[in-house]
Amino acid sequence: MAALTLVSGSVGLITLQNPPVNALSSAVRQGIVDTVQRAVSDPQVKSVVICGQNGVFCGGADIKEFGKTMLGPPLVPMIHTIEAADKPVVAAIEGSALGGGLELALGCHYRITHSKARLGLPEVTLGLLPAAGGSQRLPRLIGVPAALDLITTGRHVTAAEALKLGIVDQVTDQSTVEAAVKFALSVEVQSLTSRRISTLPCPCPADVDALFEGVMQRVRQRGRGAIAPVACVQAVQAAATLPYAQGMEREQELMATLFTSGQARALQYCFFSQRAVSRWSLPSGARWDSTKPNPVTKVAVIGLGTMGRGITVALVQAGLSVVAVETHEQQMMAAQRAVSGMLERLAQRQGVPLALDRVRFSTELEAVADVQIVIEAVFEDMALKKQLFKQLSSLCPAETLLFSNTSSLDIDHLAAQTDHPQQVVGMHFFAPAHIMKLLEVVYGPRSAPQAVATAMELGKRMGKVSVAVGNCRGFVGNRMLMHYLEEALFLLEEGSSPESIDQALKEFGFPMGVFQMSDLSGLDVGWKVRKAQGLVEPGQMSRVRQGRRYSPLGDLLCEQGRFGQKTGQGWYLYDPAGSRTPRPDPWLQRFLEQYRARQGLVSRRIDSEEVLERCLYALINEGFHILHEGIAAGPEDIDMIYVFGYGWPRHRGGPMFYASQVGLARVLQRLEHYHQLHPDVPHLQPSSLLRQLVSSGSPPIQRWKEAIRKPHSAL
Ligand SMILES: CC/C=C/CC(=O)SCCNC(=O)CCNC(=O)[C@H](O)C(C)(C)COP(=O)(O)OP(=O)(O)OC[C@H]1O[C@@H](n2cnc3c(N)ncnc32)[C@H](O)[C@@H]1OP(=O)(O)O
Repeated sequence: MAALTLVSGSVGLITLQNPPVNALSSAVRQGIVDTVQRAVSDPQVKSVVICGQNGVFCGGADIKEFGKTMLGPPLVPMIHTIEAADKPVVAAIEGSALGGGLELALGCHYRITHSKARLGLPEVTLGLLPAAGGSQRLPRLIGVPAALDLITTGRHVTAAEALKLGIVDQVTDQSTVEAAVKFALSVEVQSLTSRRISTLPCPCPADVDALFEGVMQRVRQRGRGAIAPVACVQAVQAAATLPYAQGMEREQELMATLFTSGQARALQYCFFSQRAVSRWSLPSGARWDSTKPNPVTKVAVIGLGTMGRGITVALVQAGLSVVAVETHEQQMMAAQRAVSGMLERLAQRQGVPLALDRVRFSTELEAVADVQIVIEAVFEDMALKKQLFKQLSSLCPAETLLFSNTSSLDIDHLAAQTDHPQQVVGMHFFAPAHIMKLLEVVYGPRSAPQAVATAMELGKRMGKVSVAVGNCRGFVGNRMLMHYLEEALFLLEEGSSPESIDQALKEFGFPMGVFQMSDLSGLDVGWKVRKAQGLVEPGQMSRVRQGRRYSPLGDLLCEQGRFGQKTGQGWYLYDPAGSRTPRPDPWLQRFLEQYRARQGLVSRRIDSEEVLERCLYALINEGFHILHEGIAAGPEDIDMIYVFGYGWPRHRGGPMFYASQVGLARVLQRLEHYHQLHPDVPHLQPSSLLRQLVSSGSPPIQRWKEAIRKPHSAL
């Protein structure tokens, strides 16, 4: 769908019409081909302007059409026709010109952009490359280094940066279409020879080979096994070294491999899942589209440890006024210095004014009396939190929402301390809270829909991916993680090492392995939780606790004061204490050998396949339990929690998507196999939902919801 109208006597104005982002669906491509042909052959038309409806130029190819039979004209010849036109074609860019949208604009002879527009080639984030000539035209227009940066990262640039780079010819604050029409009138008689980007030579720096080598090394390292960034570098290399026509052939060849890859499917699934999780619903039937969030301007944060400081920064960055409370004067002063420093650095990096005046620090709990939301971030101790919620309930007006940043404690118990339990919701941030994108919004049976809606909206304002989940021990992320950690410990007992387990997980695509991650978080954190659960028996080596297999290895390390990075020793050595580089520890190797000998365990060689299967399938199996219980509304919710909060490689789509790619029957069969070998490990016993899905023919992930109960809270 595209409409052609004649404006200013001689300008053919083509408007793309496919809300909300004018994606290049088959109908839009057909519309463009038809209208361009009509404009070119109309003697009254002397120049053409292409714009998008509703303030958006074009969000690129229609991702919803990927994987379906291709209908309508393909993008490459369509863009060639525009570039080859003998009348000037001007792109009028408002809102976004992304992916195929920017490639379309690069096929035009001129580009006029609104100052608020964003441009980019984000195909790599969908497991693809800009294969409508983008990888060949952009380097010719702006040079190889800048094109490599944009194409391999997929980052969006502002209009100002696009102008500086030479992507656009003019930026306007006024009506973009009017500016483009005026511009088109001014160039109607000018030669187009130098305006067809595909005919230009590709400007290369002298050390271009070294540049490609360096970039390739970086994208391989950063990509953790992702294939699209590598193909992007190869495509730009073709632009730099081959004539345009041959470069295009290479672009198509590389795209053919990417387009049908599992990684592209995973990344596109992530694109839609990230948007789907914002459409939450509660067991009561309340939904995102029928519940209005409360207006929020002022929020209090109580407890200014690492989490509280990060939350304060995230709130200030979202433009909110914050009352930051820490009851001890000295700790409050330290927090004030730390928060100010973080805000200063962020303001400097982002080139925005410092917003220190939006935070008020206080040692008085009473300072929270006039805020709309209180976020509690005190030490993870149930008694302390209960007491605080009781105090807040009497201090704050009835309409104040009380959110807890607990990572594992029961939200319902906290709600029960207050006179208005419907106002209580969990808001589980991930450290560092001002950087990590994930927010688990935990609702209990009594949480009001409006409280949930307000927490979800607040998360959105802070730029988070917020996922609403029911209340249970560890919520979704940590509940699944527990079994992943346990399996890693069991593998150590059976003969593996922290290094080989971490290596297997890093090769899978995690930024760090399980032991490195535990050292970073602090081994004492889990120790404290296990103590509270009555699992820790100091000095004891028994490997069965509360009727199931248990590994005391973590406890034994903690008893020696080995808490991870902060103490210089954990599963690895860190020299000096606090350094981030793990080194294998000969002491640990001896300790493990002695431990196995005392336990009568015969060490065996464990390959990376077993490491991955046991750690990942244990985690995935818990994911099926969570779905079955309705704690998470769908597999997308779990997957987004893992991608945005736990470093699960995005190109593998999240644990549940990964299970669907491996094949549910295979996951079931391996879990059965391991459970037979380890009958004392209940988390290896396949979930009934997994069995049910396999027996109903392993439907695609989009249809799992049909087999799942409505979401609810388990506690
Ligand atoms: C033949 C292969 C060729 C490939 C080349 C390509 O062009 S690949 C596609 C490259 N384009 C992109 O990656 C852009 C993706 N879109 C965005 O980044 C953003 O949507 C936006 C354009 C910046 C707009 O952001 P905003 O926050 O305003 O809105 P939403 O993200 O919530 O999107 C609104 C709805 O539109 C859907 N949508 C967005 N882009 C596309 C698209 N390219 N194709 C299909 N659908 C798209 C999005 O899913 C939202 O839909 P809902 O149903 O409301 O969730």
